[in-house]
Amino acid sequence: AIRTEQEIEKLRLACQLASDVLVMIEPYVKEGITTGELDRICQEYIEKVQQAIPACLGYHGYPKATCISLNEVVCHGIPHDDKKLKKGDILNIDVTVIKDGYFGDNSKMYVVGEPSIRDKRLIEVTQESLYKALRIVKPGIRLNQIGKTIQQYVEKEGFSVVREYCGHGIGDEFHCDPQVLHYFSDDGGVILQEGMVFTIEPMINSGKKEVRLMNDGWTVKTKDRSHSAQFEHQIVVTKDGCEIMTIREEEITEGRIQRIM
Ligand SMILES: CCc1ccsc1-c1ccc(O)c(O)c1
Ligand SMILES: [Mn+2]
Ligand SMILES: [Mn+2]
Repeated sequence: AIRTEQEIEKLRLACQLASDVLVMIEPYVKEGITTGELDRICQEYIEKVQQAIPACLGYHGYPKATCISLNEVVCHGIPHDDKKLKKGDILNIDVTVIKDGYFGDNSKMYVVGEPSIRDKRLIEVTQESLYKALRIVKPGIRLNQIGKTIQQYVEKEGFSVVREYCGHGIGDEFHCDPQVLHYFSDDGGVILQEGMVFTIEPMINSGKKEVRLMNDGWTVKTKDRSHSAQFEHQIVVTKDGCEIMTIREEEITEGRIQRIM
């Protein structure tokens, strides 16, 4: 869908809120806290402070406000009061909020204490694969250039790209066209146009690409139990590039990407 300027303004606000949650929760991500507690802190903040709605809560029956995916969990990790963080854990927190009818969807990785060398590299490569994709987005390119860019870089670095989950169009609904694959494929020739709003959210495994769905019907783990990382941004395609609507101050300061690319 091509979004109007008015819709894009509402999407900007929802995305600002979604990124604020990821910044707010960071100081709480410490050894000993449970993922259930982290989820409650996020939900309180979204509902009470932001006066917004956590989009995941009740979505297809999902029971919590956020997804918190630890170590070998690829995505859709369900927060739990028995799941205590321990030194060396790596985790993705995925937050989607609804504000004034429009969605903001983003996620990032956190580490507890010092990660292993391999996990540190996995996280770096995952974030850089998202950044490399963001740098090529502009009207007129084939949608499948995004997946090609991510897959090429990730596999050169010795990691693998999860196939089963993709980025997605987003607006006044959580998921819509286009489907944004994180690997190279025939996309039926979709060309990016100014005003398109979608997420790019690569899930990258340290070992092999295969994943398994757990019996809870939600939790997805790597088949070989290697660790997995994910970063997600929501963007709008602009006249000559893109605007990263969920960008955080920490990323601007670090300097590898800017809000307007
Ligand atoms: C838990 C929310 C959910 C349920 C089925 S798919 C899904 C989900 C989770 C994170 C996302 O970024 C997303 O686009 C969808
Ligand atoms: Mn998300
Ligand atoms: Mn998403």
